[in-house]
Amino acid sequence: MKVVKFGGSSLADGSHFQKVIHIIQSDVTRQVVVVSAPGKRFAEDTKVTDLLITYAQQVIAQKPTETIVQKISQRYKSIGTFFNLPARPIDKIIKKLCSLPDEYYPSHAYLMAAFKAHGERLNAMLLTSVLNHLGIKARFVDPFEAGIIVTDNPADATVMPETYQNLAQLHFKDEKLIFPGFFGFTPNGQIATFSRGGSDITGAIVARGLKAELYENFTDVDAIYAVDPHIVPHPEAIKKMTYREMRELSYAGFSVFHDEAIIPAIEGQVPIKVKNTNHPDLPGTLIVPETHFTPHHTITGVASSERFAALYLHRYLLNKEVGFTLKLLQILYKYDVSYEHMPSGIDDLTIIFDKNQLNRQTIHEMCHDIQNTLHPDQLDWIDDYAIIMVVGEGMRSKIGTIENIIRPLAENGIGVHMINQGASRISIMLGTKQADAKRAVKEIYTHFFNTVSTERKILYAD
Ligand SMILES: Nc1ncnc2c1ncn2[C@@H]1O[C@H](COP(=O)(O)OP(=O)(O)O)[C@@H](O)[C@H]1O
Ligand SMILES: N[C@@H](CC(=O)OP(=O)(O)O)C(=O)O
Repeated sequence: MKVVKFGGSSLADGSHFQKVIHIIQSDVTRQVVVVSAPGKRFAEDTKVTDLLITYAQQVIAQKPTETIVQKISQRYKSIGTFFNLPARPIDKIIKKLCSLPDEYYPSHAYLMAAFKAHGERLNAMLLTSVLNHLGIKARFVDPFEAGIIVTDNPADATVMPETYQNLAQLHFKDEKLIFPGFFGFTPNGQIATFSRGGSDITGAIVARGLKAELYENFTDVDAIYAVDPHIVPHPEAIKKMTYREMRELSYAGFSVFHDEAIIPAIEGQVPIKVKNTNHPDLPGTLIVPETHFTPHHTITGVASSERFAALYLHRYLLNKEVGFTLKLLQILYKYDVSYEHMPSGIDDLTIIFDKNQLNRQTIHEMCHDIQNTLHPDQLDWIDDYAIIMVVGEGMRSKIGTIENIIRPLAENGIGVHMINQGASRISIMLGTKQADAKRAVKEIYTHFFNTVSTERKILYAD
């Protein structure tokens, strides 16, 4: 049995729904389907999730909601019309959408989570109705019924372990199960969503819970490329990669697959295949455990992300001071802030943060606290910080990789503020100014994939 997840780009309108139905029908083992909310139909379009955020904001601000409800309804209605769906199932979806403000929510954050989640919930109901209307046996499975239990972080939940025992109880035979992605229920019964793009996570959770042989993730690109196609046009496609390569690359900017979605797949040892809904016959990219992988080249991919900021601390004899880092971490804990990386020198330390969890006031108060408690000689908050991640299982057995990464940057006048190689030795992380990040990615990619390409092309032949 396979779990198949379709992203918002694959479910944006009726004609995409038709492709999805064809994919589901073309393989009997594609029995469990996870859906996102309808995504963008064209570049300037708005995702249904974003329309729902506006709807929630207007409810919170007690502003009129007719226009936004109309806009959202229209997205679902037009898909129903495409399939000549009878009025009843569509009316049910619209009724649910309109009644969202009447439900009880313990806070505005939970209200926002529930509104956002309905993009997927209503879409899964719609797909189920369309399949039944076409004579295909399908059942909508609500995450509440399936027991997808998540932590009580309304917009950034993580799955709780009992979910897997609950999913294992789910019985199904000759029908397709249609799950909405992106959300689960807290132990108190409230809807909480994963972070944005989190339907990938639901797909992985369901694949692990139901012990799927494969988790197929359908999107709008033919494969995962060695670099974001927005940075380098027509890059090389990755045929096969490991879980940890994918985790590092999606963490650092490959938005095609959510970085947290790798974890349930690793835990359940479920291989993942990323494929294109518009070209389902192409092979896509296979993501497998390290034990099923022999690296044929040094670098698998290069990613960059500009969502970071850094705190630089300098104090002489830092290396001899017992408890410095402990006190620092206690301050971060006090402000409920996690750190991403902490490269250090003899007398200095840089702490790299994900900016999404910080606001101006927290930064100001936290830095003030650090200054007063730890008395560093120098404390600099660096807002202009980007991370470049160069990833490849093949790096471990290759000498001189760092030189090949740094040289093209030096030749093009790109300054590097930080270099960090993890203990796994499958990735090298660089810190640059945000304005340099995309250029740096392009130069590194070009160097490895074009300049050093003879080696790659020969080895890539298999
Ligand atoms: N390395 C990469 N390989 C392929 N696509 C990438 C990469 N990095 C970023 N992307 C982007 O990810 C997009 C697919 O992710 P997303 O929009 O979340 O899809 P979906 O709607 O299917 O969930 C692609 O259209 C592409 O622009
Ligand atoms: N719809 C949600 C969750 C999701 O995974 O969407 P997509 O598959 O379009 O990335 C979002 O926009 O964040």
